[in-house]
Amino acid sequence: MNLATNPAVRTVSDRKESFWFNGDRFIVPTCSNPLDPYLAMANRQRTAAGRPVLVGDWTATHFSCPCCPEVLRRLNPDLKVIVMLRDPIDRARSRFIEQIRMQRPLPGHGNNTQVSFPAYVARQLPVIEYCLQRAEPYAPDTPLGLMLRMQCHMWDHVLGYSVYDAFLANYFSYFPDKQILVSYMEELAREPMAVLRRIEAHIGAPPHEYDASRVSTIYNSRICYGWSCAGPSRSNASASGPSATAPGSVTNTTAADAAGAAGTAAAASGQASTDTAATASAQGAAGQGQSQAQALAQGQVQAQAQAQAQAQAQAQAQAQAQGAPASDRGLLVGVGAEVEGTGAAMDAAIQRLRAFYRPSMQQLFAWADQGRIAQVPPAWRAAYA
Ligand SMILES: Nc1ncnc2c1ncn2[C@@H]1O[C@H](COP(=O)(O)OS(=O)(=O)O)[C@@H](OP(=O)(O)O)[C@H]1O
Repeated sequence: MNLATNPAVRTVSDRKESFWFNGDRFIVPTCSNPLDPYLAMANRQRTAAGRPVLVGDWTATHFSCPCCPEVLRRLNPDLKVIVMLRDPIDRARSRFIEQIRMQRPLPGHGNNTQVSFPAYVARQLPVIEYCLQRAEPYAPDTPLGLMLRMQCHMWDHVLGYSVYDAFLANYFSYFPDKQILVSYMEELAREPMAVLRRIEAHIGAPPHEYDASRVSTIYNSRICYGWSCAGPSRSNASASGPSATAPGSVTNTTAADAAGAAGTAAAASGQASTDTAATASAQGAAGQGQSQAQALAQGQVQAQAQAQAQAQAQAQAQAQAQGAPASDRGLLVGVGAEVEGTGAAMDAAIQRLRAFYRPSMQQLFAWADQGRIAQVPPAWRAAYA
């Protein structure tokens, strides 16, 4: 969302995500909302800007939405798509913790949030695998085969949304490769400016002098969800423990700053009335080089939980003092090490997930080798070899 501070770029709605096509609750998306109001929103942004601007939409939910690329192509066949991917296990863990902290229902668990990540994996993975087994007779490279695979993955937004190749293949079937920029959160964490420059070049926006402190700020982290508190990015966080964000340095931002949040992919497009942009993303970022899962497996869970609890308390107190709305005061429910997962159970869950994601990751590696997408972070090759 730093991109939205570029005067040449605007978001289609006044919020970060429009949720126009598939909503933010996990119904089966049909993309059936009428397009005219969406186009009208885009035109309002252009009129308000009073100059030619690129209008974009930012969300993690378009990527795993099977009907989205079709409707987006109808909106604008020249659309520029940006996909931001993260190590699939780190993404799944981030999502899992987010759901628990925000007390949102987990797939297959009703309202039960008393579940650890390893227990979640043990219960859900077989269900997805069974679904995939049933879909096997349909060749995966046919539209029906791909649709069935996506169906198996999309109902579990914790684990299934990390099966990137299925959702990316769907976008590839609606847009030429050159209109899809695949980027990696590991890179964003390490060199946010370089990633922003690549995105600007992709969408055709002039380079902008971004506010350096915003560029290196992480919003919506597991330390504090919502937009009222944020911490330094992994690229300049002080090494104050295994938690990438130093607890002492959590800062508050105003609601207006929400538009500057990074961490979700964005896309923007050209300028005609049907040019409205859309986005696909996979949530989150990983630490540099070593995945969080590995770090946890090395026994750092306890310290991390402590650091997070400290940061959470501080951030929430600050947000409350500033009168931020309750929904914006950061995470709501603390998550202990037992929920995050530890020890042998966690190791086993990670191993299972590595095996589960391997074929999908291998497909990404092949696309990277063919030059269809940017080279993947080297750590991925080692983890999913
Ligand atoms: N700039 C930057 N660098 C590194 N990491 C970042 C950055 N911005 C967001 N994040 C991490 O991304 C996770 C939240 O992703 P999203 O904002 O896309 O979430 S959401 O889909 O909009 O809910 C969340 O991950 P976890 O903290 O692991 O849960 C954020 O910490």
